[in-house]
This record gives sequence, structure tokens and C-alpha cells, in this order.
Amino acid sequence: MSLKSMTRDEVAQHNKAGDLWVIIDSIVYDLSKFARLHPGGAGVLLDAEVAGKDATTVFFGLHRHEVLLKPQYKRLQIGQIEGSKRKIKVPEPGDLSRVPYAEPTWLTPAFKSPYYNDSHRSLQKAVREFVDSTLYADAQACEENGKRASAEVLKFMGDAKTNINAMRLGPGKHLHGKELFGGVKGEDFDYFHELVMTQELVRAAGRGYADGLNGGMVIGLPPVMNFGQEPLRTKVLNEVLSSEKVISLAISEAFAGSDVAGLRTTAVKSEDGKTWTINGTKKWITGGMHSDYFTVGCRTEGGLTVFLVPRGEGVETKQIKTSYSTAAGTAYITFDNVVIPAENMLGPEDGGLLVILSNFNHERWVMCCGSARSSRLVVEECLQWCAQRYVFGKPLLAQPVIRQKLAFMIAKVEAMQAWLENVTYQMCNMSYKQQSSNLAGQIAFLKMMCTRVSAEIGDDAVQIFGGRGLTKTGMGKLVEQFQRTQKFDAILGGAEEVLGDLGVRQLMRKMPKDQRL
Ligand code: HEM
Repeated sequence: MSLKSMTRDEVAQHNKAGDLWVIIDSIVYDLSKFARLHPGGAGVLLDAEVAGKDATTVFFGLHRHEVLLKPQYKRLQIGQIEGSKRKIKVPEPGDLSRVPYAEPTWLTPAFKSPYYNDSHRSLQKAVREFVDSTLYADAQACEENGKRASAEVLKFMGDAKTNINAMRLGPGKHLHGKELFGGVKGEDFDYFHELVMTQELVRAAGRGYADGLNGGMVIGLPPVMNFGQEPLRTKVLNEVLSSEKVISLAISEAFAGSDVAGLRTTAVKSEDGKTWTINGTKKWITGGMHSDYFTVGCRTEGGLTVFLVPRGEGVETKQIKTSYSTAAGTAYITFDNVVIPAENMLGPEDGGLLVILSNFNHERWVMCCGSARSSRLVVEECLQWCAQRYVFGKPLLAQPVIRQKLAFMIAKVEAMQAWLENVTYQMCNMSYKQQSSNLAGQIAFLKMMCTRVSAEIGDDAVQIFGGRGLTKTGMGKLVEQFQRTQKFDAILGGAEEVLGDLGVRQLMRKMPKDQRL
């Protein structure tokens, strides 16, 4: 609908309580009734520089542009200034950002990359559109109300037409013969496709939400897929990949985290060998509150064994309130004499350590993809804020101290992405066995560095946003969430220090014995 044409003089007549118009980006808003409801108060709108005037600069120094897109505020539009056009371009779903360094170089015009082909680009486009049009709003709502992702989102991700859930397990036979989101052929799907998808999904900017969005599946389902016994394996795989059921990985305990060998949950075999009885507790289980199945690490007579435990008698989950939202469904679980059939054993009896360790590299690499991209999102937020926020009569970008911070932030995200792409290229060109022996150290160092960088970027971003970086709503909401939750990546999937140490211990094994300085 076209808006009525108005002159600035006409707008200037409406400059008092009960009769109040303002211009924002050439659009005239009637705030007469809204002023009393304005979250920033009525007084600021009656200021001589605002009432009846062009308030574009002051508006964008205080609000995100998305405020103006909300239907309840869009209704306040009554006209457009004669002969002028909107200067602020609202991105369409699927658009690439035009802010420098907001996209990795492979998505930046004029840059080339040896790693990505048309199929990666087509997947990127499809996921970006889905995130912009659906996932972002769902993530923001759930971060606020603490609930898990909506049924529509879960259905879409599990749909046979998109196969998003299946893609999140990485390349493999489970994708063969399938047509994937963005028209990608299952056989063509490689680690770069997975990187693209993971990096696009984190743009929904809900850290707890993201973990609740089948994060448990990414780590809990591979042991079933790779070590499960038929027919249970296929049944659970189909149920979880279609989003009908939810699974999580239950390893860590109040007694043991990174020290997997120190687990205390026990599994005892019945005399006839047909069942196992499980007793113990698990803590910090991502998605545990939503789960129908748990992939559980247990102490058995000769070591560790992994079992698939369905929710049922003797299984109880309690919500743990962590620093990110309860949308993640983080649970404390108690197993009280839970009896399961022997067919639910995943991998060999007492051979559970291998089952658990076998997915560690992939899990850590996925976390690097997410961490590097969310750090970049924060850099984009900072660049935009510094360009539109005026202090002492100039944009923040005019302050050398701010530019110095931005320089290091940009350099860090560029370095992380380049290293990540290099590691991903190696993954595409190594067998699983080669990856285990050559890349465990690289991936451990990369994750350690990505999360260190996140911590530094989070810290700088808050300094740049000031109080807004500590406020859950409004301008700094993404920065606030990032600084509050970036630590999850530094702890989950192997603590920063443990990973650094792992990398060095791995290299020690390969140090040449016949060489001296
Ligand atoms: C169409 C017109 C406007 C709408 C719909 C609107 C809406 C809002 C909303 C939703 C907030 C809460 C914070 C957020 O979500 O970003 C807010 C805060 C605020 N608004 Fe407005 N606003 C409008 C115009 C203005 C103008 C012209 C000024 C000029 C002074 C102003 C000053 C403020 C202030 C000072 C705050 C508090 C900001 C903070 O807490 O950091 N608003 N406004």
C-alpha cells in the first residue's frame, strides 16, 4: 500500500503530546497514542529535536531496525516525505550481508575460494533463507520463553525433502540416494557442506536454542548409527532423523567430565545375559529434557560400555538452569534400576571408550564451525553499531581506540575461518583412520583457539556496546547473549585446557627421536 505524500512543514505542525508525528528514514509515524506506551518513555519523543522532526539518526542510535518491522509499530506509519526515498535497506531473507567482513571470504564478491563449488553455494542459499525467514524468529522467541524449538521447525528439519537432521551427522552412507536441502545430492555431501550448514544455522543467534535444536542428536546418534544392532539401529535412526523422537548423549556426571574413565554409572548384566540393569546419574545432558532416548556411558565389569536407554521406568530428568536458556533442555538424569535388553548395547562389551571417542573429532570440529561463525556475527554487530552510534557528535567508528579493537576482532575471525577451512579440506581428503591419527591434535588446537578468540571478541564487543552489551533486549541483545554463552563452547566437547594438552601429547608421540637442535 502506498503511503500518503507529506511535506516536512506539515509534519512539523504535529509536535506536542496527543498530536505527535516524527520522521524516520523518510517515513512519517503518528506517535500520538503510542507515546504513552513507548518503552523509552513519552518524554524523549516530545524533545524539541524529535517531535515533528526527522529523528532518523537518534532513532538508529537507540533501536535495532527490526523494531520498525514489527506489525504493531508498522501500523504507526501514516505517510512518506514528498520526493524522498528510504535510505535504510532492510535485508530480504537469504540476502548476504554487505557489511565488510560480515561474511567469510568465499561469500564475499570478488573473492575466490578453492574449497566451495555450486553445490555448497546452493545449500548456503537454501539454509540462509530458512534461517532468515523462520529460524531466527523461532530462536529469539524460545530464548525468551525457555521452550524448545517449535514443532514446525523440527518437522521441517526432519522432513525427507530437506534431510537437515541427517546432514548434521556429516557425510556418509546414511545420505546416499537422498536429495538434500538446496538440491544437494546425498553422494556429493562432504564436510564443506556440513560446515556451510552449521555456519548458516548459528546465524539464528540463540545459543541455548541451538543446542536444544537436536544438538544432542549430533553427538548421541552417531554411536547408534555406527555401533547399534539391527533392527533397533534402523528404527532409532529413522525416528530421530525424522524428528519424531529425540536422542541425547549422556556421558558426563557430577563425578566426571573430561575424565571419561572416571564415570560411576554402572551397568550389570543379568545371569542369563539377556538384560542389563543401569544405576547412576548424569549431569549437563544437552537436550536431555526433550529426549526419548539416551546414549549412556556406563561402567561395566571390565571397563566402559555404551547403551541405548529409552525413557521409561526408572529414568528421570530434571532441568538444570545454566547460563544459557532452558531451550537447550539441559538435564540432570537419574537411572534407578533401569532394565534394558542386551540388544541395546552399542559396540562391544567393555569397549565403550572407543565408541565414545570415535565421534569426538567430529563433535569438536562442528563446535569450531559454530564458534567461528558466531564470533563473526558479533563482529558484524559491532561494525554496524559503531557506524550508526553517534557519540561526541561523531560515529563510534571515528574513535581510534574503537578502531583498534575492531582491527583485532576482524583479524581473529578471519584467521579462525581460514584455519577451519584448511582442517575441513584435510577431513575431506583423509579416511576416518587417517583423520584420527593426523587431525585429533589439529582439531583440538583449533577448538581451543576458536573459543579463546570467542572469549576475547565477547569481551571487546561488550566494551564497545557498553551497558547495552549487558542488556538482554534491544540494541545489544546478540552481544549480551554471546558474552553470556560463549563459554559453553570452551567447556563442552572437551575443555580448552584439556584440548590444548591433548594436542601437545599427540605431537609428543610423533617427535623424531633421531634429531637434535
Ligand atoms: C516509530 C517510532 C518508535 C518506536 C516504534 C519505538 C519503539 C521502541 C522500543 C520497542 C523500545 C525498546 C527497546 C528496543 O526494543 O529497541 C524503545 C526504546 C527507546 N526509544 Fe523508542 N521507538 C520509537 C521512536 C523513538 C524516538 C524517535 C526516540 C528518540 C529519542 C526514541 C527513544 C527511545 C529510547 C531513549 C529508548 C530506550 C533505549 C534503551 O533502553 O537503550 N524512540 N523504543
